[in-house]
Amino acid sequence: MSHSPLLQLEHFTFSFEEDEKPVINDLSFQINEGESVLLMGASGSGKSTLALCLNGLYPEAVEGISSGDLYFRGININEFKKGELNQQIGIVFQDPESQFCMIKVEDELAFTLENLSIPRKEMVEKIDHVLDLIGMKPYKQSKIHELSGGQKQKIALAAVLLMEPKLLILDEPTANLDPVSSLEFIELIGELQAKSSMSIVVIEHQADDWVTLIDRVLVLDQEGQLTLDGNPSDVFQTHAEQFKQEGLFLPQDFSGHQSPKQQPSPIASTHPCMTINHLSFTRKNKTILDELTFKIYPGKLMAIVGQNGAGKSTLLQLMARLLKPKHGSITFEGLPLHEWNEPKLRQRTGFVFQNPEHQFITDTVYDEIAFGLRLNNESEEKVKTVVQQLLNTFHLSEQQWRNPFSLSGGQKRRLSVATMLDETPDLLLFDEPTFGQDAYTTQELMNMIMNLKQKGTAIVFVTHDINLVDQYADRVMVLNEGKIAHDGIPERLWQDEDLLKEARLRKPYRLERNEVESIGLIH
Ligand SMILES: Nc1ncnc2c1ncn2[C@@H]1O[C@H](COP(=O)(O)OP(=O)(O)OP(=O)(O)O)[C@@H](O)[C@H]1O
Ligand SMILES: Nc1ncnc2c1ncn2[C@@H]1O[C@H](COP(=O)(O)OP(=O)(O)OP(=O)(O)O)[C@@H](O)[C@H]1O
Repeated sequence: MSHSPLLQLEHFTFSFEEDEKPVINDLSFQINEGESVLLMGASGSGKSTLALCLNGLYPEAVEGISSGDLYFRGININEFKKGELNQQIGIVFQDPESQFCMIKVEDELAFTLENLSIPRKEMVEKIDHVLDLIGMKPYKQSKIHELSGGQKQKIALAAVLLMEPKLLILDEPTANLDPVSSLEFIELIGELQAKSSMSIVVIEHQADDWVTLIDRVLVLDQEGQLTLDGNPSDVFQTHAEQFKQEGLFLPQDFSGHQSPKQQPSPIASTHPCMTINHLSFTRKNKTILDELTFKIYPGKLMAIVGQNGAGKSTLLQLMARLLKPKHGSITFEGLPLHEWNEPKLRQRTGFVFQNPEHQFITDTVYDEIAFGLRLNNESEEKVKTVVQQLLNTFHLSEQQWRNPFSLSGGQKRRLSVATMLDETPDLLLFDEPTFGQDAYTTQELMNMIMNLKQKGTAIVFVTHDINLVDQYADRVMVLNEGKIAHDGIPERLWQDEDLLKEARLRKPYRLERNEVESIGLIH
């Protein structure tokens, strides 16, 4: 790694509005050529905003206000032509969907190369190479909107890699990837960096798997100021207390203690609230779900896991009646799901989408939470009380009059969950409930969910976070090749090495760590 600066910030400050407090606050630091930097900070601390400032999209794209200076290879970024800098500094966004312009995978990648004026002949080769690199070659002709969340994330990375950037910014790049793909992704970034001397900035809440690849950790505080800057052992060991006080996940190699595990409660002690019988679903003659039969019980938490594209979101959408089964039946509280009257069903069930934006229907955070209550004809007084309570719990009070689409990734996720919690429903379905949260907000979210569980709500969540499953689930279902490959307590799944491998899962960290220790890799 050379020590010549690639990017340099001098008292850089940014705000969205003239009279608002800055989101990025007086930052002075540099990123060197070839350096790998982990950027951390609580949800809403300004990480994504900083990323967009670094590649020159902000302040212009949002008419924000900035002061101080930002240099790329010694040249002030104001001197670059529009669009010039974002070829050198590529970002893979938190929400990959926002990044696409074309319908098909191949066209999307060709579009990137056209913008770089690459001759047509070379395009095919470059596209094949990059798809191979990320294991997505079979999807070259696929339509992007028909890909699963994790598959979209990989295409977003491919498009940025084609630009061969000098700095690659990855904004929570693995949150949508299954546990094995996530590890492979990190290895891939490591290999690419070794070959190209590209610098990397990774924004990530749970950094465990990145630690070995990272030279340096930067931590932003709630005021958007740089509060820690050092090598990983300096930040995670010497300053562990301060780091934790910011509400952040300390990588488990440094934390030394294991998360307390909730005892799974026995299943089938009561009547099921939902019964799924021989459920099948196909898309364009492709079987996605094949003859699934299972039951959901009140007051229990079931996690659904499986590799990218396994059909987890599809199953959840069927259970929420957003899709119609091709074969088989779903019964909710004794009545076939399709016979339920819509308002009643929405009152008694809640569904949180994988992408929170798919859920937003009003112009303010306040109205978004109030929407369900108003639909139930609650008085404005009651609406106000409940909304204020939820705003407080989810740390969204400051943002209550903002447009939901302008929130940070983590704030959007919290809002999408809050809108489902205005009452105590019988069944809650979550697609990645804790996606994009820091340690503190993850804990708060899970406390809310466990509270509802205690009151008897049946909880079903889809997740790639194995540690979350280990810690909270009474039961875990593995979807693999359209079938239920496991349905039982998490502990039993962790013992099934063959299935873990086949379904691209990993063991929770506490077990992986024990194994590494027992063969003497950690001292
Ligand atoms: N377009 C916008 N207008 C006004 N405020 C905004 C806008 N975009 C983001 N913000 C606010 O700026 C702050 C920083 O947001 P940012 O997305 O940078 O946070 P983050 O650290 O990436 O958070 P997370 O971990 O939740 O993704 C948040 O409080 C957010 O609500
Ligand atoms: N609208 C659609 N049209 C056609 N195929 C689709 C559509 N949506 C998803 N698929 C395909 O259905 C399969 C299952 O997708 P689903 O989103 O349910 O997977 P998943 O297990 O939730 O994946 P991930 O973990 O990546 O989010 C995938 O192969 C995907 O490509």
